[in-house]
Amino acid sequence: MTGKIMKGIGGFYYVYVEQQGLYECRARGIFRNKKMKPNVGDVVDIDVLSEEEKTGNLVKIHKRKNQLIRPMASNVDQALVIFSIHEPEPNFHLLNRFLITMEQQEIPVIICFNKTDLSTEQQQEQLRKDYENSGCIVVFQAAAKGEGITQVEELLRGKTTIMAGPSGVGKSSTLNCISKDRQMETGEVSEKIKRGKHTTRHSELIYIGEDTYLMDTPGFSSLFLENIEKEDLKYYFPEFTPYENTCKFNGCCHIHEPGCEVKKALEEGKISKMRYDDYCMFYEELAQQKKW
Ligand SMILES: Nc1nc2c(ncn2[C@@H]2O[C@H](COP(=O)(O)OP(=O)(O)OP(=O)(O)O)[C@@H](O)[C@H]2O)c(=O)[nH]1
Ligand SMILES: [Zn+2]
Repeated sequence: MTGKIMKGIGGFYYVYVEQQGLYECRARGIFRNKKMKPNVGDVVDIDVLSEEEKTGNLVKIHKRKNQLIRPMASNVDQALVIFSIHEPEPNFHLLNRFLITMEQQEIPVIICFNKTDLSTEQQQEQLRKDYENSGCIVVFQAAAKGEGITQVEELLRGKTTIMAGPSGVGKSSTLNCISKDRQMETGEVSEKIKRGKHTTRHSELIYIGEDTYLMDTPGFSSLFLENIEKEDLKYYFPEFTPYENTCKFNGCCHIHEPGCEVKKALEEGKISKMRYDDYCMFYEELAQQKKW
């Protein structure tokens, strides 16, 4: 049978097989010899040992589409990052850092601004404008009221998505909305839907529906930029791309150079000042890193 590794704890891997359920599996010695460590998100073949006890052995790991380091996961199609518009106020530095780390790993991002009920139309318009050319899909919702959830569900369908976001923004509320209709059918899997409130959470996939999985990722507070040369930072801001080859100087970093088209676009309001300011801040941060 073929399934997906939902979580790994203490040498056991929990493999979900659609229509069949969750199997507790051990990895056979061959993986250890090959130095291949099974990952959450891996598509695997299992041999069932006992159908009553739902136990089995991992016998094969299918070729990975990708392998994320932060968080540790395989075959991730996209990221859903949730921020609330209010309570707590969005930390844009954190969001912009997150977008860079995802861009580095070539993971498309959906930005979901939650708690629209606490915000005005203008605030939403500003957020939409700030991120319209960031390369991300931007959606708005009020999870507590179930508003805007269907668009999120549609974006998740058929994909494996990692979910991230600071504390208190509404991740659990979103998850509850999304999985509400399905708790009946998925039976034991619905048990897994309850998010742990413990500090040491393991990365774990949740089955949402056919071919649709969501990973609730622990840890978000510190997003240290690494493995980026300051000269390359501009490539992580897709809104700069249209101007990339039009600046006066080759290799323009869009900060102090004269004849910079990015700065011109900024002045004309075509690039978000908030995003640009963070670009400058991160650039300086990377420049300082190099000196140590
Ligand atoms: N006004 C309003 N409140 C919301 C909305 N969604 C969630 N909340 C509230 O925000 C608080 C935090 O929501 P959670 O879903 O627990 O947030 P979380 O991101 O899972 O938080 P952590 O578990 O700390 O990571 C709760 O009191 C929710 O009721 C919303 O759309 N509008
Ligand atoms: Zn420039």
